[in-house]
Amino acid sequence: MGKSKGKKTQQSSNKTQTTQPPPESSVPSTAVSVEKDLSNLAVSKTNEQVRPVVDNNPSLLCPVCTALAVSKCGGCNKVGYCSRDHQKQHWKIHKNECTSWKISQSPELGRYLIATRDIKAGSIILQEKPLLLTPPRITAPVCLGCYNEFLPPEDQSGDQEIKPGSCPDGCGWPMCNTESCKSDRVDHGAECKLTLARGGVNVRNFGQDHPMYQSIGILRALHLKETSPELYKQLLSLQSHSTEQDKALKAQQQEGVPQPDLAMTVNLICKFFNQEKNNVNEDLVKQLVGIVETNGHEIPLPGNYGQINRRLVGIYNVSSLLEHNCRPNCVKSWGSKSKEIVIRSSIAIKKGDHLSISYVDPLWGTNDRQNFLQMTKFFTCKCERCQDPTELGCHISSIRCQQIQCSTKIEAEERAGVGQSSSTGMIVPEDALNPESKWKCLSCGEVYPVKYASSIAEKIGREAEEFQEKRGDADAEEDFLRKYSKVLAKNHFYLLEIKVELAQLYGRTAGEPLPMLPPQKLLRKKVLCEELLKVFNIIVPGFNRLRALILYEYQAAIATLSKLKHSIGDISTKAHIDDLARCKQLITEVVQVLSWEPELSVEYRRCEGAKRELADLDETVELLREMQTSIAVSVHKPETSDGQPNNFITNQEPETTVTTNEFEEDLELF
Ligand SMILES: C[S@@+](CC[C@H](N)C(=O)[O-])C[C@H]1O[C@@H](n2cnc3c(N)ncnc32)[C@H](O)[C@@H]1O
Repeated sequence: MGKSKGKKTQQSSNKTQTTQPPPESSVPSTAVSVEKDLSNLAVSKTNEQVRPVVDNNPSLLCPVCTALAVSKCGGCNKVGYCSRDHQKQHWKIHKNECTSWKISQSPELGRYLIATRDIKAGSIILQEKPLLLTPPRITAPVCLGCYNEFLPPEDQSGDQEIKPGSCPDGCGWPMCNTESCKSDRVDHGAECKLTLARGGVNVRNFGQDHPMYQSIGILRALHLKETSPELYKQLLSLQSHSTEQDKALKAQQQEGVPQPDLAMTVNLICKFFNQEKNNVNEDLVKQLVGIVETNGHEIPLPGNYGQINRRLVGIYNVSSLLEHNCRPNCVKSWGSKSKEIVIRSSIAIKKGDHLSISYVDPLWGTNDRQNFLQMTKFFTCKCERCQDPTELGCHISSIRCQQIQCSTKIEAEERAGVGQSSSTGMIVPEDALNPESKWKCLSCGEVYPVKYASSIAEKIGREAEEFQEKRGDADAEEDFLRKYSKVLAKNHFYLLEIKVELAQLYGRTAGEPLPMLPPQKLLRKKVLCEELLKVFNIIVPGFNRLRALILYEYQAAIATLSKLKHSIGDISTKAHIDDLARCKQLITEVVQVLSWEPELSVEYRRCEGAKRELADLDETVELLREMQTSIAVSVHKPETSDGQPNNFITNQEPETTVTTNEFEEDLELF
């Protein structure tokens, strides 16, 4: 339950890859029984850099001489050798295939991935094509080519609206009229064939959830059985939680909670699409539904304006085995066309560490994360963050104690400029993993019933909901922060959400672009970014989209402030250059991380902009350096040409070296 200083615990040696093969491990594997080696899954061979490819059939015959192997590659544990010499000889080939992970299993987690060697932050760990792509089970009608949603006719106005046409093969599923959707119908082929076989469908009622779409994922899975039995086998091997799902649905139905009707999906597949004749039964349909729900990754598909407005779910063979952690060490992204998933390390990972992603928004509080994981993935997360009532000292769910002595202490800390992540006067659950647990003030020890905490969260939640229409209005957002930071912890999830928005709002509106932003607002932008980055360093450490977006705003605030100070002679050219050099460093990370985002997305465009800014920064720094040199030359010129001492000191730079601030040190992650 101890607090963790994120940056410290995540630092590990960034050893560069050696030219020597990893040490051998003996055969048969002596790994402990709970870490059963299941590393025989296939991953597509990749084209970007040197990628690991999983050996489909780990052989215990030496690949050099086919003699019986006596040891295995210690890097991936997948290839066996007769001797160290033959291992060295084979390394030229094997180094391109040696994965940095293996599959293990435990009763609590099921299968999961574990690092077989130290991995540097930002490395590609695996990359693979989807087994299956499908729109979500519950969706309004979408084009089955590009997954754009069709608006109802009354809402279709401009050219940009997607107008439904129909599949050229005549199956009746609506598709966009665009050439690309009509000509590229690879994904749609599955349901098209099975729909034509039963005489077509007629999908209308655009703009509202349509039951027919419940069948798409399952029809595509069944099609896979015919076209790629090996891939179908891999799909069926994934966890389905179908029993838990059945139980949960029944319980929720009894409570009157409306549920997407699983019986309807079964009926559609077995009767409407007549799959009974192919031995498809209720159990198989439920299993397939469970597999998609448990293992599906939502793939971001940017629309015409860069916003993510289409929903597509991808199921992958090995990436589906990544476990969840509320403080993950990996991030995912996608190739634009093939929908290949790319898993990268967000921080340096040590050999033996579990590889994890977050199945939920990491900025949610513990209760919301746990509820979501329970309801959709059927497990209780027991990660370090979830077990810690303070959420690693960030207080994402904590509320403020209203006892006078606590309020006084909090206000004193605020006046002293400390306390963003302070535990003073924070009320937290006594047992973070028990939703019924009492809450307690960490300063005065006052105990509160759970209802007290939940009613505050519910009330502010309702107000946050109503506040939606004021989003984008910086003054209103500041009012919201002021009002609720009297009740909630400074990093409470309701406030974090607003801070993330505000940090990106200041200086980015048509009325007040960055160069015209008043200094006070510039400073506010900078402080907001610092507060956010400190929290991210702990709960979502390392390279990730969220940090990159805020870093982008942070460096913009630093650069603009520095320029302003330099222009009024408040800082020296040297200090200005130092600031800009720091900005260059930050923006380089932004470019690296945002280049992983899908083309056309807002993030990708930002990355393109950031690249241009990087080039501009280079030029500015170059110019400033030239200026500095010419000043230095004239200042240090010992004498004038007539032999008199040079007193031309008016151009001399002030001696000050005011750079940004100490927070910079905290930003160093790796
Ligand atoms: C996408 S699957 C991951 C692969 C799965 N473990 C398997 O054996 O197929 C998601 C499921 O893995 C399990 N799981 C993932 N992360 C977990 C965690 N942190 N704690 C407990 N169970 C977890 C849960 O059963 C969850 O529904």
